[in-house]
Amino acid sequence: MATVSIPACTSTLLLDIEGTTTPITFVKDILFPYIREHLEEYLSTHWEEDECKQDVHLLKKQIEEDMRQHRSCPVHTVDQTVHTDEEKAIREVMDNVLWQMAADRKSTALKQLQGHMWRSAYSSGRIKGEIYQDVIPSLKRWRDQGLKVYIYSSGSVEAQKLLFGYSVEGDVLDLLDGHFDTSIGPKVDSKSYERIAERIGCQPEDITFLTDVTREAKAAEEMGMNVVVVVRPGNMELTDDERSHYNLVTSFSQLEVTGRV
Ligand SMILES: CSCCC(=O)C(=O)COP(=O)(O)O
Ligand SMILES: [Mg+2]
Repeated sequence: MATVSIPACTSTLLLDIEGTTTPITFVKDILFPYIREHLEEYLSTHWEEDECKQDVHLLKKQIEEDMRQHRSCPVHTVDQTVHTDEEKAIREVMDNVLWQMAADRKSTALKQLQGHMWRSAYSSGRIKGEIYQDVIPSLKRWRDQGLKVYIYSSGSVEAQKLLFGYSVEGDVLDLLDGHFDTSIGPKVDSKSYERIAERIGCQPEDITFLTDVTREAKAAEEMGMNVVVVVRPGNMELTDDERSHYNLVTSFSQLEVTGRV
């Protein structure tokens, strides 16, 4: 198994979740169906609560932004099955959430609501966060070598903490130094990586970013980060150019930190 060297100047590893620490199938076959199945019940039960009101407010702001940008949005015809204004408003929010999910949008508004909805699924033990077997031993090894480990995912910080706090390996949050989500900026925008380095208090060059998505790798690389593309079962196929341009690993155990014990 080929090893990939992480430069000696790396002080921090920044990890994507879906397709990197965690199988895409966990997100697509467990987390997302949970939202689809429980959305109506969740909105009806929590509609009057502050947290839910804030989530709906953020979704409405996203809809306004989408309309300003002329992005297509669900069109509402008169729905004969709903009777009250609240039912109608819930149906509109549902349509928008389901539409965003069908398009695999990564909007902060969608991700925030999803994070809140998964809370009870994780805390009741109905869902456990899946993590590839090589991840936890590698996190321990890197931390022993004095490296810091952060997460940067489109999933909200709250959703990230649930996944690692209620994981198949138990609560492993202690192995992480911090979390970033799209509130710092989209993962395909290189500015986001500059902001992350600033927040951590280092230079982008001191960070090695691991992701399965080459558009994210490109954005991080443009800002000066070292990047490694993670190839896991079910991840998007890479082109020949991408395969030759990026350092690739199929397991975190292939990463070797040079100049550290
Ligand atoms: C953090 S759990 C939810 C996963 C999710 O919703 C998602 O969009 C994952 O995206 P990533 O940036 O981790 O590939
Ligand atoms: Mg990913």
